[in-house]
Amino acid sequence: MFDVLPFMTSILIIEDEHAVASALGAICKRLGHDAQLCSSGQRGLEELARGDFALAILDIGLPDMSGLEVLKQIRRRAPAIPSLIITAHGNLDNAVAAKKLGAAGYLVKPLDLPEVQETIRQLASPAAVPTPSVQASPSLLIGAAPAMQRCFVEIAHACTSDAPVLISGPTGTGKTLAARVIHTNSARSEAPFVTLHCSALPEHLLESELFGHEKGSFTGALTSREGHLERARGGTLFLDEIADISPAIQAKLLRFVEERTFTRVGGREDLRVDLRLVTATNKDLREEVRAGRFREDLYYRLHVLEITMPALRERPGDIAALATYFLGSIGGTQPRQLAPATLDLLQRYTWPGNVRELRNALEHAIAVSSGGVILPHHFPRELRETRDAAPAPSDVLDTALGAWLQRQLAAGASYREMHDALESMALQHLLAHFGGKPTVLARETKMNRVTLRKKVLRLDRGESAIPDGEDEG
Ligand SMILES: Nc1ncnc2c1ncn2[C@@H]1O[C@H](COP(=O)(O)OP(=O)(O)OP(=O)(O)O)[C@@H](O)[C@H]1O
Repeated sequence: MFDVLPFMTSILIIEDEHAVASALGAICKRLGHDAQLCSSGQRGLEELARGDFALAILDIGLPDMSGLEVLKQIRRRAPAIPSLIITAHGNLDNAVAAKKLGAAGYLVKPLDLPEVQETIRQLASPAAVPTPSVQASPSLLIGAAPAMQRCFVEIAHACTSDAPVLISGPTGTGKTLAARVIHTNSARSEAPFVTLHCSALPEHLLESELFGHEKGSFTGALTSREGHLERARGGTLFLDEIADISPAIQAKLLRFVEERTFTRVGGREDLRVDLRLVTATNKDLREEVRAGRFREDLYYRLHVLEITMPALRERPGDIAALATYFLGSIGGTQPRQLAPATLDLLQRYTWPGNVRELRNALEHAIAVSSGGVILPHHFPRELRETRDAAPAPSDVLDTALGAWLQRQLAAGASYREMHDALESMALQHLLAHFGGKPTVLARETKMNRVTLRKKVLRLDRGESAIPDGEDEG
């Protein structure tokens, strides 16, 4: 184990991508720190044993071992050193595992340099305290789109906290699943996870389901029944459709959130319960507060942590992975796959019922198909013929590009500037696609490595991809 020296200014950077490592090094220097660059996990751990560092920055995709394994070692050997994880694979498992292993920060490539600089500045200050480590466990929330990666980071925060969480998002986007993931990865995972759908019951029933009830019978005996609050004792109570609870129940719930006490319906005694509250809504709860339908004080108590699940149409890139996952999990033993035309159909549809609708549609397709390949006609007619169908991706790109060019022209941009800006955007997408690895990108797209390296360096510095007058080699 190492002690933290009071004036450590060295930062350990474990990253095999030279361009990313040197951009990080430049940021560290700008902030007044020395940077020690290592291109493998093993080298990084050796360097850790030699020096005193204010911060360790590490990539998950290292050539010799997973950055998560390196993080584990750093936390064991030098727990006082905060670690900042950088990854091109921003999935939920990585985010939760990093957080649970005690990472102090987690950033997804392509990196937003001002955000990187601010994060390093905060973590490398002597006040930064690494979070404690607990065991990670896997989850089944599928998604790799940027909108989902943001959720994964929010979910990871919620797993390591005990504060109330409000999960919002349209129906079928995985709010209940996210609540379950938070519970199973939290310190309360051994205690019950209890769910109550607040919109499914009339007010008087909801009140007694939530708070329990006590009744005197005609013989004078008292019958009592525990509500969901008591059944969730020690664990997590998940209240779905929270926007739909009446003002009277809102008042009672507020008292419980503030004082941890409540009375059963018909009861007189104050009861106390320790639990964590996770709530969900597919309405805009802030709007409900503005409209006077939801108490503002309760709203602030419930959304200490907030997670927003994106609609499926905002992440069409995740449809193939979700469909493959559902075909595997609901398709029985027969291996099944989507025909290219089917994937095209699924990606063009707008999915008002989100992931739930996708899952149901695949269930239908599996039931009516006989072979191993799922074809477009295996889906319900409404889905194939709907006016909801989105335009083809190429049409969307064409329209967006036309509008973008109009704005550039209005701003007086030169052809070169427009070309460079477009190339920067394309490179950022391609880099993300190839795991943030320029070498792989160069190989797969048959691009000169030196030219690409120059372009990526410029990207990292926030400049346009190609300098004036310089052409591809
Ligand atoms: N990212 C995901 N990966 C895998 N399965 C998912 C994902 N999101 C949702 N699902 C599945 O889709 C279905 C609907 O999800 P869930 O019930 O969590 O949605 P919800 O947002 O709570 O819906 P509602 O608002 O109607 O209560 C479930 O079968 C769930 O397992």
